[in-house]
Amino acid sequence: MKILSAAQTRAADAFTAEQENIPSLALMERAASAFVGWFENKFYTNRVQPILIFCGPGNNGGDGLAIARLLYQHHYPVQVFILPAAHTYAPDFTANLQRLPDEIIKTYLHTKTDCPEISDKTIVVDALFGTGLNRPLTGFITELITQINSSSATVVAVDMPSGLFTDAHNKLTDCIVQADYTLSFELPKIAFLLPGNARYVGDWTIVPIGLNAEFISQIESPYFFISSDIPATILKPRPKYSHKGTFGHALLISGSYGKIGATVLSAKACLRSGVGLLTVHCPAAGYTILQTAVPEAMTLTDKEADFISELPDLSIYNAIGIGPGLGKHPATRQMVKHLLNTTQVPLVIDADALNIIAEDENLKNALPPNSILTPHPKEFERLTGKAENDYHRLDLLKEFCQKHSCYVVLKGAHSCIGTPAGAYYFNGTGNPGMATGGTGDVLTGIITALIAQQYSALDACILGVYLHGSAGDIAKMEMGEQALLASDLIQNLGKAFLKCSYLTK
Ligand SMILES: NC(=O)C1=CN([C@@H]2O[C@H](COP(=O)(O)OP(=O)(O)OC[C@H]3O[C@@H](n4cnc5c(N)ncnc54)[C@H](OP(=O)(O)O)[C@@H]3O)[C@@H](O)[C@H]2O)[C@H](O)CC1
Ligand SMILES: [K+]
Repeated sequence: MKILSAAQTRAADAFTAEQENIPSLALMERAASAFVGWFENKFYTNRVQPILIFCGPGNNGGDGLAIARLLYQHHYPVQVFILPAAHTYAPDFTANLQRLPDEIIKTYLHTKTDCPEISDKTIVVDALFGTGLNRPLTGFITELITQINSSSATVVAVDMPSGLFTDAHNKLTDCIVQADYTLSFELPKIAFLLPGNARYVGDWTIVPIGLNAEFISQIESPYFFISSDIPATILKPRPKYSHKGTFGHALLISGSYGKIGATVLSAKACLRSGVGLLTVHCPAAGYTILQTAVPEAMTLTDKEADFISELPDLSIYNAIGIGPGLGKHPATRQMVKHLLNTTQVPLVIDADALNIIAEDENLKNALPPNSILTPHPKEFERLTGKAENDYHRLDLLKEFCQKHSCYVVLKGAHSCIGTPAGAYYFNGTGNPGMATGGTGDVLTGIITALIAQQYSALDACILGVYLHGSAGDIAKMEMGEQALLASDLIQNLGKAFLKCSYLTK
């Protein structure tokens, strides 16, 4: 799914209205009824809590007025509060104001004294500003928003939490509605996918309003959201007359004393992701553990008992994953250096292998083209330096991928894949239960297996993060978030593949 900027959303909006002969007022009605459909589902028994709908002067406010009318028709107790317009109200706002039933109490807010009491039993619908916000909020509006934020009311934002820019950085001092829920139209917004905005956006949902699909498909955007649509086109069926050689031979270089568990997790995930053959190169101390815990993998041991100091013959492998549980022993550093200086085979690089590379600019420059790096934010910071904010981090991601011709999977709630071509793919699966040790090792195993099976680097990253998160979501359905372990992801990888393959049909 493509992610559009605010300006592109406006263009899609205008194109749909013009080309499909749908008046913008009808589009607003669609948006409002989509909102109300979702709202009724969420708060369906509740016709008692007062619903305070705050409307700004633009089309977001127009949505708010249409929502007020529809909720009133569904017998919800709504009240409307309207901001003064600096210049004029948007035409569709005015049209919806005229259509507002007289029975709905409406109040114009000129000063703070006009603002209502917001009790904790209230539902606030924030329709002050949406994608048309063009500067930080100031003056009286900030007092109103502060009052909303300091109340215990349930806050539902229409399209965007007011004050939050769709696709640009907000300062920490900016006044922004802190929504519990954001119901947004047609496509996710970049702002929803950045960790710093989680407290404003809350739990967000997208509802389609029928913007022109052809137009959207032709707009150029570097931003994509990975929902089931993209992975379903990537996943390849296993041909009938195939054998283990068809699905590649992966090598996993992993482990040090006390961290052989990471190797076990990564190896199991690799095997559960369809690789034909897997060889693990680990410290000698890992031999019995691996042969017992993962009998399907072949094990090569290092001459050192507790860390890896040497490389096996690499010539027979078509994918190499390195990093889980590796440690940073000086001999291990030398091994990583030797690997980067001798192979041109793209690598899947995680954990301490990333930390070793981060400490030496020459190693970064020696990354084989099309390698895949899978850092968490702290590891990413070691590679690129500190980001000033979430948008700056995206710039650093792009620069790094372009400079080193590599793919970076920046792990997080919405893991973001950066590409050498400057695109960003944000993952839509996964849950906070996955924020636990070992889940990164599992991802390395999955992506290494996909590379071994000849998926391109980008496809392996997309499919890998999607399946990884999907396995986590399936595990969550059975056991919730707190008890979830990295091993549970491996247990559920089969179901995640199945779910994805059903979508390809
Ligand atoms: N395609 C869709 O998704 C649809 C979206 N709809 C809804 O429309 C809004 C976008 O509407 P728009 O009118 O473009 O913008 P807003 O309502 O968000 O805000 C514009 C008005 O706000 C003023 N403004 C902007 N920034 C500030 C500020 N910091 N302080 C005060 N006022 C501000 C601006 O006035 P100017 O002073 O800049 O002239 C405008 O008056 C979208 O989010 C959806 O909710 C449609 O309903 C259907 C299709
Ligand atoms: K809003």
